[in-house]
Amino acid sequence: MSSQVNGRPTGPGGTVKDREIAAEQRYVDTAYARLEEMRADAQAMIREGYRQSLAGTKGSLVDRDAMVHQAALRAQALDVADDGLVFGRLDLAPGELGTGETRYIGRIGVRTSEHDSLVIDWRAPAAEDFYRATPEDPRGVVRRRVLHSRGHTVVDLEDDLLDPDAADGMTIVGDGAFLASLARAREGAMRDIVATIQREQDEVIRAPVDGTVLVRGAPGTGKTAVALHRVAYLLFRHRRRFGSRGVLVVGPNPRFTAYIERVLPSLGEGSAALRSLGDLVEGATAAVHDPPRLARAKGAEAMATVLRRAVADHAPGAPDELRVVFKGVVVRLDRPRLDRIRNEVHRRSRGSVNAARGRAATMLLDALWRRFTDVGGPEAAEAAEGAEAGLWNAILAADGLAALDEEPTRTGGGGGDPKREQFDARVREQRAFTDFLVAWWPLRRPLDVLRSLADPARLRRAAGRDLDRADVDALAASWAADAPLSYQDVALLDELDALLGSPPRPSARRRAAAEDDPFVVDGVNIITGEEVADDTWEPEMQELTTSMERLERSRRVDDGVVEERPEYAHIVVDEAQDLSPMQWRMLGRRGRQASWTIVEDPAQSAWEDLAAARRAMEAALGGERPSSKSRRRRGGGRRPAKPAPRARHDYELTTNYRNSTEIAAVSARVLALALPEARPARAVRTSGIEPVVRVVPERDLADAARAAAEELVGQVEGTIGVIVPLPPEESGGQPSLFDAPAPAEPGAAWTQAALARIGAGLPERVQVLNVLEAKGLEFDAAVIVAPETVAAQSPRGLRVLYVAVSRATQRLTVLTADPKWSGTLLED
Ligand SMILES: Nc1ncnc2c1ncn2[C@@H]1O[C@H](COP(=O)(O)OP(=O)(O)OP(=O)(O)O)[C@@H](O)[C@H]1O
Repeated sequence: MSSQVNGRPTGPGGTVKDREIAAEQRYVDTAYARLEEMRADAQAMIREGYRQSLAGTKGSLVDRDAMVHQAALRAQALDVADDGLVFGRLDLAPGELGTGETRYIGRIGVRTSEHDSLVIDWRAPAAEDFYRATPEDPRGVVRRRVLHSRGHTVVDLEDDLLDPDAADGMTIVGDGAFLASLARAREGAMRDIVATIQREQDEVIRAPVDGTVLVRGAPGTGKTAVALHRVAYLLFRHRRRFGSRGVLVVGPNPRFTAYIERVLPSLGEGSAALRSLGDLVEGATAAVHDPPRLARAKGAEAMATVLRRAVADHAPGAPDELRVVFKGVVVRLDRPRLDRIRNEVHRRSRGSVNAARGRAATMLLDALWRRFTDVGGPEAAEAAEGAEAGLWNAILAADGLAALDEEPTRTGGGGGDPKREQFDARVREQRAFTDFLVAWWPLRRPLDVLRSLADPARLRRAAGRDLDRADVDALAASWAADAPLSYQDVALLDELDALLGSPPRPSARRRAAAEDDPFVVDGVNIITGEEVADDTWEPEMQELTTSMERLERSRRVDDGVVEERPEYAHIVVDEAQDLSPMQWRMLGRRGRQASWTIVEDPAQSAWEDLAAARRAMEAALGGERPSSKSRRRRGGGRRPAKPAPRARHDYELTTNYRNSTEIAAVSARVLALALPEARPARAVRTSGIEPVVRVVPERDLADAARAAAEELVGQVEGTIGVIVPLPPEESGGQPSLFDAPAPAEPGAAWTQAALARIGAGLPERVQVLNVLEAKGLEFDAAVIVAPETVAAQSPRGLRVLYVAVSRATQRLTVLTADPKWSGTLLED
């Protein structure tokens, strides 16, 4: 028999619950005392590491570094556990010996000095029952207890009785603290859910480590929370594998990454890289979302082909004639010949265009030599040379000196033919040749190539039949020199980076022998663009670091993309339903050997061609090379072996922990309009507060939004989101769904200035943001402005609206200029 109590007074010592709390507090105090000792040990180890360094041998320095590093990590983990160290307790059914085991679960594992377990790390196998046991499948657990603490103090308890038959005399306390915790005020940053992870969520967190885990679920089902806890789990259980090669977490925008950035550190795992799709590429930051039509064009897989053609086109300002002089003979290559050579160099050097300058130089020399021999150059040259040499030899002989020899030839080209070698050497030395090479085959930066496509004629050449005329004009305008980079542009820069590759690296031998390098002209290597010498250059004195720094400088672009692209052992993609095929290609390059966790809700997708995105996702996850012809690995490295097909583990989360049932009902209505066949998740918390829909004249929407936010400031303690339609430059200037007249009041066009006006003077916990920025976030209260406009701004506008109405935990206010929406959102 167990006794269920809800805090009733039961005599001296307070309520039963008070006594239970006091008992747990004693245990928690013991755990904290031990934590203090462990901390002191870690600090002692750090001091010992430094002391060893005084011994001064090389070996001891290495040992010291390893020791200090380990001890510092340990100290950091112990610090994290300071808040809410112990949050769970399991009472197991008596085993054969007749006594039931008790386990305490916490943020980290704590053992006594005799190595007995005091607290089990939540990620350890022995903690799994804490999350998995249910009344239907108690897994030997009689009672599961959640401890709610503030700092070191236990303030509340909540029990689940899982096996009543085995609960002989056990006290059960609980008053819905879990549901109450879901209603807590939001502080603007996501928190970990380590104490209340639910069974279906735990299955995702502990899913098999290899292959791909694909998690689907409606808004608020904990997809983001689960993905982050999975990262902490993977780092704990497979630290060697993931700690060294790294984990990348990708979210839709920086607002979102800022929102989730505290979760992993709060779990003691600060080492994962957190990036948004707009800042995944070094040196490039997205500032805007493209309007739907542009986003569709830029994100489509066809853009890979367009960019490949763009890279193969002649560079802007490239000369269209090469003229050199050899022994008095003018040798010329015209535009058609140059175009043929350029195409041939590109054909042979896919994926490493910048590295192909050497090949370009060689092929130009070949072509020049052919031209030279075609026009009868050798005979003419020999005749001229013979006459000149004869004259000089006669003069020298008169002075008793030796006759003129052939000039010593330099290395490179020629295939052993001395005449050809002499030809190459002479031509390479000519300014006309080197200047031509640099202008004709410039070392290009991704951003330069993208901006060059602002020229519609150039873009048309690259587009072939892959883009229609209207797309070409809109794309060209979007890449004008002063236009901000968009989220889709960042993926295009990465694609271009993969196509261009890095400039060739001079080999160590070539660096050392720069003096003899035929491609070093005036102290600059014309192949790599690297400065290899100045007036005081001395090969033996050249410091390695200096040379490496120069190389680094020559590879780095000022405002473009840095050459090295990190690769990760595990990649988590949140809001994956919105990734375009080009964005998947960008991610695929970062995870060619990675395992993946993908979380998504197709019903929230703003992307139109989901099938194409799916194909691109499969290609990225399969570790396949991108399907465009840019297959060769940059820098000419060895190709990774073809990866084996990856295991796939699919999961669905079904409970909505965010919205009250009242708000969930509104979002279910929008979902029914957007995607009639989709099923909403089950909300678990009823607040008794009905959402409000107000009809307001169009020109008053901005003022009404401000007024609604002011009202909510007095009603909720935490964050408030005012969610407005896209600004004109991101919406493509689309008219309203219901053909409302153009807004007379400029504030109703949702520009940055208008947003700033709505939020001016309101407390910091009020955020005014557009619907795309609201992805993945949540607020205590949300004001949705002009749902009719949101719905009309893109072909997937209703899905975008679905995202917006599912952001609030407690209160939802909708402001519309169209009375129809009142009925649409509220009627049963
Ligand atoms: N087991 C849980 N215990 C307590 N809170 C939870 C639990 N699971 C989820 N939550 C809370 O529910 C809210 C929604 O979670 P989350 O943002 O991860 O959902 P989501 O599925 O990613 O939503 P969206 O699709 O809108 O991005 C968060 O505040 C999260 O902390």
